[in-house]
Amino acid sequence: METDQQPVIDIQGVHWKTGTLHLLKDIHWRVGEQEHWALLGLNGSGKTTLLNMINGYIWPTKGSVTVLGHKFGEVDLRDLRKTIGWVSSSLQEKLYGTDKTQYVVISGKYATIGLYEELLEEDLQLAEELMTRLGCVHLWNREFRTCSQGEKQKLLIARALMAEPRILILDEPCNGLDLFSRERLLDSIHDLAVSERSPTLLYVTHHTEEILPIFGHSLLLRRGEVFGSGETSRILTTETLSDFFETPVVAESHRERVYVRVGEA
Ligand SMILES: Nc1ncnc2c1ncn2[C@@H]1O[C@H](COP(=O)(O)OP(=O)(O)OP(=O)(O)O)[C@@H](O)[C@H]1O
Repeated sequence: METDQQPVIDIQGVHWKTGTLHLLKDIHWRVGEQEHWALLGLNGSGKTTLLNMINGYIWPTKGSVTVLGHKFGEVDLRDLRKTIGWVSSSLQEKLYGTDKTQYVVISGKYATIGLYEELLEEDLQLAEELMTRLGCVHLWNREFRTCSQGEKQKLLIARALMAEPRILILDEPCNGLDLFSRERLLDSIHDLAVSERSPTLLYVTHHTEEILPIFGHSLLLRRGEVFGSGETSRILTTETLSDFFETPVVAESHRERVYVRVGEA
C-alpha cells in the first residue's frame, strides 16, 4: 500500500552499464515503510547488482537512488552502509571458524571480521538477546565452525542485527539447508519480521515457496529489468510466473506460500 511516508528505498529510472554490458535497465522500485519485500530472479538476472547499488558499491549510470531518505551523491555512503545489514553465504566464508559464536555475533556491531574491541557487557547482553530471538542461544560459546549451515545462518542474522540496521538483506539464506532446517530458519525470519522495531527485510531467493506471507511485496527481475513488482499475491500467480520464466509453470498456494512446478496445469 502506498503511503505518504518517505520510502525506505526509492529507485527511479536506474541504469547500470559496465563496458559494453547493460546490466540494469530502467529500474523503478519503491519500498515503503513497514513493507518487507521478496526479490525473485533467475541466475544472472541482476539481483546482486541491484543490491550492490542500494549499498552504494556501484553507482547508477543514469537515474536516482534514494535510501532511507538519503539521495546518492548527497550522502556519505560509509554512514549509509552502517544502516544496512547484508547476510550472504559469501560472508560465512570470511569469518573465522575458530571464533566463539557470541564473538561472531558481536563483531557485527563493529563491522569487522573477528573481534578487536574490548568486550562490553552491553554487547554481550545484546548478543544473548539476539541469539535468543533467533533461536540459537544454545550455541553460545561454541566454535562457529562446529555449527550447522542452518545454525550459522541464524548466527549471521543475529550478527547483522547487532548493528541495529534499518534494512536487512537476506541473500538466499536457505541455500544449502535441508527441508527442516529451512523451515526453522524461515520461522525465525517470520518472528523477526513481526517483532517490534524489525528492520525492513529484503529477501532474495530463487524459490517462491520460501516467500513467507510477511513478504507482502515482491519484485521480479529478469535480464536486468523489472518484470513485475507489487503485492506478492498478485505477482506469484501461474500466469505471471509462466510469463516471467518464459515456460509454462503452475503456481499452487499452500498456507499462503506459493509452490511452483514446471509444466502445464
Ligand atoms: N562487474 C561486472 N562486470 C561484468 N559483468 C557483471 C558484473 N557484475 C555482474 N555482472 C554480470 O551481470 C549479470 C547479473 O549478475 P548478478 O550477480 O547481479 O545476478 P544475480 O541475479 O544476483 O544472479 P545469481 O542468482 O546467480 O546470484 C551476470 O551475467 C553477471 O555475470
